[in-house]
Amino acid sequence: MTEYVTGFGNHFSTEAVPGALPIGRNSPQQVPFGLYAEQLSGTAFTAPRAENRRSWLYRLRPTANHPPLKPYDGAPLLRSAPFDEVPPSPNRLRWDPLPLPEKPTDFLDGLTSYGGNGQVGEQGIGIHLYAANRSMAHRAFQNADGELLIVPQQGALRIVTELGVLDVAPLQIALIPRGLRFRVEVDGPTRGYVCENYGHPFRLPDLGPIGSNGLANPRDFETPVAAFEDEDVATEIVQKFSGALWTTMIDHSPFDVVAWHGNLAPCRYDLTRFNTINTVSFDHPDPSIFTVLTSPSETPGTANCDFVIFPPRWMVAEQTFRPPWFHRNVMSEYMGLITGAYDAKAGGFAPGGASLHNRMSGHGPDRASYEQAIAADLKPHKIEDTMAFMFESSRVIRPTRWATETPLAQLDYDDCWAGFTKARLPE
Ligand SMILES: O=C(O)Cc1cc(O)ccc1O
Ligand SMILES: [Fe+2]
Repeated sequence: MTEYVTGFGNHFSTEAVPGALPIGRNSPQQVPFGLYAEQLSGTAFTAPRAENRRSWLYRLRPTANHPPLKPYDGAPLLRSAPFDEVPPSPNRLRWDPLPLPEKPTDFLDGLTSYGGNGQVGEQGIGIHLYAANRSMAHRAFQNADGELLIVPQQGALRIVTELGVLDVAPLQIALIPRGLRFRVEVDGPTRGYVCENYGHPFRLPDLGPIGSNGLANPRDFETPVAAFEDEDVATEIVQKFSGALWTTMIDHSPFDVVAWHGNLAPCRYDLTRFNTINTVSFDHPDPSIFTVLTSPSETPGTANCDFVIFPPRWMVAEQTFRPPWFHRNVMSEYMGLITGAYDAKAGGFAPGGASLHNRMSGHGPDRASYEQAIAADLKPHKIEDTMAFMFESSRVIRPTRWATETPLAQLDYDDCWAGFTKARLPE
């Protein structure tokens, strides 16, 4: 069983062997037990203190100890910005769930990119699904291009990282800092979504007038304590760097960090702990009230990416059209469904499926959901057994060629908004 320490972005100290963590300095002339001190930074050294993220790792061998990297030819459907294989589409897109692999496939090779935006490694996001049926064994992944937000949809993951081990099941998420090495172990067919964040690291949103509590509370984020492998076995390291994958071999486990301290660390969060806030009077508030984490852009209030969820919740608004309204959004919206049904879509949006409503494309409730909502008896009603989510980005999300051409794409998606009867004005 993994042990965790709690809090978002806290300064943690943890050692798997007593006495391994230097006290009072980061880099003593002689580190306890001859361990190697190594700093991993997630922000510029000079980033403002409130944003500064880095950790100190004390390990059996330095990371620098590896031969040259060579191009890696796995993960055939993984793509990166600028996502220019096909022209960006103003069309509303929706996909059936990604099938689970038939051949043995691990998390890394099973990554399938749906699209993204920005500039790889600098700003914007990549959006991927993973579908895997076997564990990464004697290999690890390191991504220089961005932080990874992993959203399991089917099957639990055990994510072994340099800083400790995370167990993450559907309805939980994991955040893996940029550059941290990890391997993913699965227990059977497994699927989920990944937001690769090229921009500023995800953080908790400001709460404004909500006050000092609510939405995702910091103490519900869990970071694993130090855990290491002392194994002298050949291990492949696959690195993503500026959109390409590279590989090299080392003769030991890279998960050899015996102790660490700092505030750059992987964590997990249980989405069922989200303190959902909503109207108790009328109208349907903007979905920003459901923001779990935000990656800010340079423009205040305009996210590089918001991670937003649609959890079970009471609907009590009076004299109100309760589902999401019709809208055109300057931000672009990629949605996925972890479980259950989504209140704006009566059909066609299945767990493991996805939709993309790009900047200024008209969307909202499908006709069946609309008809039902305008006829509904507005007594308090609980939306239960559901969890949809959205990666909402200030930049247009450009689909990959695969996403455009896959038979999973629903060619009839537009039809869900066809046939609305015309409003009748007084004679
Ligand atoms: O389009 C969607 O389904 C996501 C969404 C939900 C909502 O409640 C309000 C706006 C919005 O974009
Ligand atoms: Fe929307």
